[in-house]
Amino acid sequence: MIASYPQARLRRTRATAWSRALHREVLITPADLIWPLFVTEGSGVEQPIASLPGVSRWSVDGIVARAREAVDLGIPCLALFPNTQAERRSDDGREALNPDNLMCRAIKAIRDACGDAIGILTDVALDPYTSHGQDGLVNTAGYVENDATVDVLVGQSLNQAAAGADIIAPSDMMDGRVGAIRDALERDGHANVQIMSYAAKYASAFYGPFRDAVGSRGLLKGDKKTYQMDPGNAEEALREVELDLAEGADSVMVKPGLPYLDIAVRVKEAFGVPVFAYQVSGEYAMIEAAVAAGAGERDALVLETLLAFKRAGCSGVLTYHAAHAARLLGA
Ligand SMILES: NCC(=O)CCC(=O)O
Ligand SMILES: [Mg+2]
Repeated sequence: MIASYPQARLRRTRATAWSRALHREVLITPADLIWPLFVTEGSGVEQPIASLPGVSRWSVDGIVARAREAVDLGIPCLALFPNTQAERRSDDGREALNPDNLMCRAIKAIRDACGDAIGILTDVALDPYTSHGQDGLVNTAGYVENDATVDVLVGQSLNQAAAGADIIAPSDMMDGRVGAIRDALERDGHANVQIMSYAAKYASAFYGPFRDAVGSRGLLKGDKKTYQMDPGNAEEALREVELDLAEGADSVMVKPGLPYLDIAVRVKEAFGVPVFAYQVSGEYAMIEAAVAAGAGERDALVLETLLAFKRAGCSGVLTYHAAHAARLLGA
């Protein structure tokens, strides 16, 4: 028998703060956060990103300072993205393979400064390196070629792993890249380098500020709909996840975050593997715009959205609010 009113009063356990704390089903902690950071050339450089208020690109020394800050805040992992100089961008994105590129220098500098106190996740896709802003190699018809792109992504992954990356995170949505990268990592002596695949990445309108941050917004011709997923599809996301797991992904990501929370829930329920969500740049910008308009209070909005990811079953969240949230949670 399930009691009903008046025996059952669900408001009873909500009546006091201690009781609400006692009955809370999930928690968000700094250990649930991955902090995405944008790297730029130079030294002592901080470049604020207008469409991402409160977020800057940092030169490598500044990235190291952010890494130390993250360690102090209890944030376990950083995600790095390069703002590649225009003259180093090309049709084939070959700068991604340069062992001395901005990413590799940032990885090594963080490792030198912080040792194993923090994880370094590196994004694998060619959009920060191509002159056309697409994630892969474009043929004469303008189509992003799958298998030729995978070959380059394997080289990019090995380059990042050699520099010291802990988690390779392919965000390109080419078919078969997880298996190809896993094989190459095993052969190259990187058995313990993880793969977090952007398994269900949607062709979303929420990525605009990120493209400003890595400098690809003005370059991108067309869209990414031939490789990123259609926002109407959920069953297909489960197939994407199934394939990436079969190919050796250690964890999977759903991206964007809040608009695709149903996908995170379904992936978690179907596979029971570590699922991460990326609260993307447009989501961050929406919160900041709401705060600027007086429509909401930043701290409460940030913590509520992050808690929602945990409630949905996510192991963690990539969020540009990571440091701010960790400060709130540590207080
Ligand atoms: N591969 C990483 C992203 O595309 C991030 C998108 C965003 O933050 O909008
Ligand atoms: Mg896939």
